[in-house]
Amino acid sequence: MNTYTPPFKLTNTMLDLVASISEKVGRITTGKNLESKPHLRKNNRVKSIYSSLKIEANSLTIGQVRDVIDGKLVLGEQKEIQEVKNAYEAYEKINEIDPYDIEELKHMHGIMTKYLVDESGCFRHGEEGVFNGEECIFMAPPARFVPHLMEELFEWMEREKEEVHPLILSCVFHYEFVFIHPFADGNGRMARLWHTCLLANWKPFFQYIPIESQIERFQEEYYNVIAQCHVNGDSNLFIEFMLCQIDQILQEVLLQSEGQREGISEYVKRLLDVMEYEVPYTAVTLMELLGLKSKESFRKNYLNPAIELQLIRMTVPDKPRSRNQRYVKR
Ligand SMILES: Nc1ncnc2c1ncn2[C@@H]1O[C@H](COP(=O)(O)OP(=O)(O)OP(=O)(O)O)[C@@H](O)[C@H]1O
Repeated sequence: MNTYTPPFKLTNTMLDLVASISEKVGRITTGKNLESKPHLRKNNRVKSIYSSLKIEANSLTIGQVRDVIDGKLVLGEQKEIQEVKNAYEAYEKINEIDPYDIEELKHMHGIMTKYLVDESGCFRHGEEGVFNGEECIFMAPPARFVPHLMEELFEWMEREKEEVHPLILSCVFHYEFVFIHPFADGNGRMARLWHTCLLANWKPFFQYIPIESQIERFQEEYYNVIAQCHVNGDSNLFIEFMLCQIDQILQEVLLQSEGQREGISEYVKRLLDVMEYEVPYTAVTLMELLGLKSKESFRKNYLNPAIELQLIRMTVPDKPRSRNQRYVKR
């Protein structure tokens, strides 16, 4: 019988973080914070895709990523546009995926790297490393070991999924996966997608939590922690790092969906409802969206209070009345 267990040990830091995350999970689940907010769900999905691709040097802006997803024409490198289309198709399938099935992992890799990678949808046949410019910072295990290593990892998950908390199990998977580096390309994107799939299998709302954005903010640390775990021979540091990021992004989502709404006027709520996150709007567009005629009342009741509460930012903050002024929901 196969009894491979990836090396890791529960620490007090991990347990504290699991408790803190669980408390936030409870608030999000009972408050139905995401269910009733399609804008927020869509925006978070765009953020996940944008960040996961940005980590791998895709240069499209968040606005361009949103446009590709919305089927609009975007001027950009064909490969980068295809990466967005592929990632969107993959993320849209999260709630259909069985994350404990190794064949589904390969299938999703086929979607994530469609038209972009020769060995799409199958494990690599060549050797792989992680490079920082010209310098090889990590050499993955030989290709001939990959199928067996991946089978062991999936068998461990299957065996332990009732015993090891999904928050811990998904972090261990993420680290072991990047260590094995099973694909010729797309390993980072797949590791982050699968982490989300494992969490969404536990609590479906995780498919709309942009953990990838949090990783992107701390990308250097993410890389450093992976490298340090190779030295340590266990994934403890990575588990602590990822739990910390998940805890922080849940806090942000809670603020977006409930905190901000407390103590703000109906005018400001209406304004926020017509705006998408991170999209720049002119005052005229916003007045049209709200069906308003009076610029004065728009500024007094809607715009200025929202800016004061830091719910909206100006693109030209030094010149509030600039002709080029745009307003962006944070
Ligand atoms: N020292 C490391 N050892 C193993 N994996 C690492 C290390 N540092 C980072 N990684 C992981 O590998 C990913 C990058 O791997 P690589 O450069 O091979 O890209 P890839 O296989 O083309 O996949 P993608 O482009 O989606 O990242 C990172 O996003 C991270 O998840």
